[in-house]
Amino acid sequence: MFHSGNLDSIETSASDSKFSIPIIDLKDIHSGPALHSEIISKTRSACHEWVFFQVISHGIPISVLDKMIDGIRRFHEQVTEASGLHPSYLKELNCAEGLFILGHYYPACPEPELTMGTTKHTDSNFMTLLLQDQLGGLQVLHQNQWVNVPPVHGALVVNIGDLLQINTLSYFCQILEEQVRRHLEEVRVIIIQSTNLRKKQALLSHSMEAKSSNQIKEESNDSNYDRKAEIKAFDDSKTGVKGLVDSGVKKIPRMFLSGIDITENVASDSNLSIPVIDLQDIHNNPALHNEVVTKIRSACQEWGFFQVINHGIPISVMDQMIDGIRRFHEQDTDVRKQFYSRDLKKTILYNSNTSLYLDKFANWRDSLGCSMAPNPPKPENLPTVFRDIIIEYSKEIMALGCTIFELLSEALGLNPSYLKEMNCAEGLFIQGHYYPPCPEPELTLGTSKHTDSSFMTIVLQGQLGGLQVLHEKLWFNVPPVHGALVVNVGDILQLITNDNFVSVYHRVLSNHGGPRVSVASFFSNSHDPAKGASMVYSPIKELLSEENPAIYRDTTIGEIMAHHFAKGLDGNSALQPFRL
Ligand SMILES: O=C(O)CCC(=O)C(=O)O
Ligand SMILES: [Fe+2]
Repeated sequence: MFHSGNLDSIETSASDSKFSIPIIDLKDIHSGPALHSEIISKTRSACHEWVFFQVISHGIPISVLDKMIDGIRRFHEQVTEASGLHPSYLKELNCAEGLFILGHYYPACPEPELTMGTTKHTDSNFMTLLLQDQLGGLQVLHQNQWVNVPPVHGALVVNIGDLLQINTLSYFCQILEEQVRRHLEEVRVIIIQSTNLRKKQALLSHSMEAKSSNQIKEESNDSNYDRKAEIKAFDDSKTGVKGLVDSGVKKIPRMFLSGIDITENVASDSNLSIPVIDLQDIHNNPALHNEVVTKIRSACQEWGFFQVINHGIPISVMDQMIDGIRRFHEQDTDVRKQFYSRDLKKTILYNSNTSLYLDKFANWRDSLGCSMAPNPPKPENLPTVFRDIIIEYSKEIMALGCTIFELLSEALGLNPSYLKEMNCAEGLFIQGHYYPPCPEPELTLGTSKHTDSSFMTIVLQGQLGGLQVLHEKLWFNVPPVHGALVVNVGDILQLITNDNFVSVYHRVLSNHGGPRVSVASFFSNSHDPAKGASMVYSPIKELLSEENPAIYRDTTIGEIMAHHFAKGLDGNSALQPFRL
């Protein structure tokens, strides 16, 4: 079971020993601006070229590092029961908020060329600090070659994780891969310290929607349950929740259990619902136009959501789009599997649960995402089942998006082109969700409670319903209206409007019936790595006054999205860290 199979044939190792990850000296970093800037620029280029670097003179005494290595070694070498420690002891060892420490022990291996110490992977957190002992073995994939990370006594290895790369620093190095190989026959120890908030949350969840601590205890005490293995097997099937349903499951697998009572806090007043706004004739009739602007203003202030009808997109185009997405998810598994990936650099991405490995529970949903602007995929690369319709739908939705940004600008008292000039409609990411029929819909969710980290989202939902919006602490259904599109304010619009418009929580229930198909179009600029992620946003100056001062600091979309992913579904506003 430890045979890795093709160690030698898969990748080449770098023979140039001068080729090595940068070592950055932090000595005197606080002594003056010149040295500080020099270190910053070395760090920038290390992140850009390598994603990995080592730091020395970092202030942590070498004796502490040595003791830590020794402690981990001693822990693994004693008999666990005799130590009186629970096997999950190290997992629960949290030295600081959001810090997860993992101590690896690589026993001497009789046939190191046949297995691996740690398989090739990237880290799914923000950043990892790695303390390795003096044996070596850690390798980093750089320009298609495996480069050794030589042990430097007293040094810590720093590695940028997926979240930081994908969201904040997507202009940094596009290749982020690390491999630890077990080459040597001695014992070696690596300690990984990482700022992964999620793992801690999974262990000690205090969140509004988390399972009760008793449930968590029960789960962690159930030694037969291997959640990671369950998730991995599911992901490896590459056929998503649809694949589970096709295999005939009658009960939902444990990884989908939410622990949430979906009947709690549901609004009973069926007369109150998100506003439906008619866009008919707004370009020809100034009175109607002004009426619509007023309605949009109050919808964005009170609900953060509204539906639009008579918006100009032919119903046939909408129906065909829903159909194209359904066809994609229902086509032959072998064809579907070819698109299955978690590589967020891909412009066409099919998978189940975007953050499957981070979330507390998986959603009963598969998704297919296409980045349609500013750099759409080549038509021939689009899946044939929806190739033509997604191109047509994108054009229509982009035009409607621009019209709505004009109306939103006016609703804020600004020039109609104001938001567009802030690049709000530059990036368009279209996601086609497929919610298969669920055998136990009360035990899971189609989409967990979240806000969107876009400027604005336009959702085309099918006729099955299930979308709910949190309004005054109650969940309101968004009833399907044939021909209507649902529009919602995203986090970044809330920030630039200084909370005038609100980005509100919403979720999707799963359903016995179905499948439910929806198409979400996210307007943002962050899908252009060169410009989007680093562009600075702050509350619009024209909206500020002495009575209404800025409540947010300058920030970038990348920063907002990175926080959004890291904080998870904890019931707190995604914008909290950016408040002044
Ligand atoms: O499926 C839906 O109706 C909504 C999906 C959603 O909220 C999202 O993709 O952000
Ligand atoms: Fe959403």
